[in-house]
Amino acid sequence: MTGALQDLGWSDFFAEAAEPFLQDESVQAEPGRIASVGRASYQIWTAQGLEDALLAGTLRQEAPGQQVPVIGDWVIAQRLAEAQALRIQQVLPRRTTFARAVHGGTAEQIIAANVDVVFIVTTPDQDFDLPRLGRYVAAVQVSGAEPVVLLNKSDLVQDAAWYLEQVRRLGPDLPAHQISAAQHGGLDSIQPYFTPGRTVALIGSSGVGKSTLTNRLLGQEVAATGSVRETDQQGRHTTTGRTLYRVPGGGLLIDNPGLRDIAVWDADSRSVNFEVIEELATKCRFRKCTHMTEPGCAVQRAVQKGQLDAQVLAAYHEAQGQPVRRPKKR
Ligand SMILES: Nc1nc2c(ncn2[C@@H]2O[C@H](COP(=O)(O)OP(=O)(O)OP(=O)(O)O)[C@@H](O)[C@H]2O)c(=O)[nH]1
Ligand SMILES: [Zn+2]
Repeated sequence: MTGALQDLGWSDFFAEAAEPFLQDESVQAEPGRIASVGRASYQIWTAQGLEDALLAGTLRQEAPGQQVPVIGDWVIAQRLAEAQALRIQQVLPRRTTFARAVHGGTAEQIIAANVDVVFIVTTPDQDFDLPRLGRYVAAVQVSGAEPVVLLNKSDLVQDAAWYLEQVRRLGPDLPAHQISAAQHGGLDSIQPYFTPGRTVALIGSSGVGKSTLTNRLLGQEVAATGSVRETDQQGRHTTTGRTLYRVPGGGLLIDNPGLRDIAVWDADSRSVNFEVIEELATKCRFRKCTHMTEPGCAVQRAVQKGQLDAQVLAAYHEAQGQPVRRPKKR
């Protein structure tokens, strides 16, 4: 396939998967990569550039073996002769998937696909939380991508090196870099991650500087003005933001609203544990049990048996606005 596609991340892996769909030459089908996901329309990068695309009816419902495309996906699209658009027919197998648990952990929602490297962005202030960083690193590893920690706003402190040392305690081989997106500091240290065809995604809490970094890497202000107004078939306005960017000099960058705010899903994953508490609570003696000191409390029993972490229960009480009874040390 063409070099243009390779620069977008195309490889033998996708070429092989695409072959059966590209054989019939009477159908004008070609590969493309999802750059933005709107309510009614998509944008895809093809060998021709960035183009509008629609979803084939068969893809609109999630059925077994039929996947709805997400940011970063490679798809097979058919060029419609009359319409000025491509129709997405098929989602190709994913090399990596970034998913979050939904419905209390009973299902997963794929947010991004085919990401190679994830920059976990944090700052040397109240955002800096080593256990949480550890969870993010683990989540990235599960996705199949390579985690890299970026300490942004390093201009704010004298001892940025101390923070990097802490991060390295999470794993001696975990790459960590100090940067200052606002002041263009340390950007050379992350440039090597952007090679042709390689896809980097950004995650981190709100305010750590992901938009600022995106703008720096792209050499233009895209993140603030990244959304475009569109009209769907019903004449409603939908906002779609392109979130898979080509980085000048090579590589691709994903800065996607669903992916970027990992702090939100981190909170969700705790509500998964709360669901366990609610499940246990159905076996408490009293229907209005607060799981503090009541006799016959199934939740307290689970803690005593070591089936439920006392810290999780404490967090639950905190979330309920109840006085927190921190677990006693024995
Ligand atoms: N001192 C300092 N401030 C920075 C740096 N990078 C970003 N900021 C500032 O931090 C604030 C938040 O930056 P954003 O880029 O909007 O952060 P974000 O992660 O995109 O935030 P959300 O859009 O809420 O997810 C802005 O006021 C930036 O100017 C930096 O390297 N140093
Ligand atoms: Zn109880």
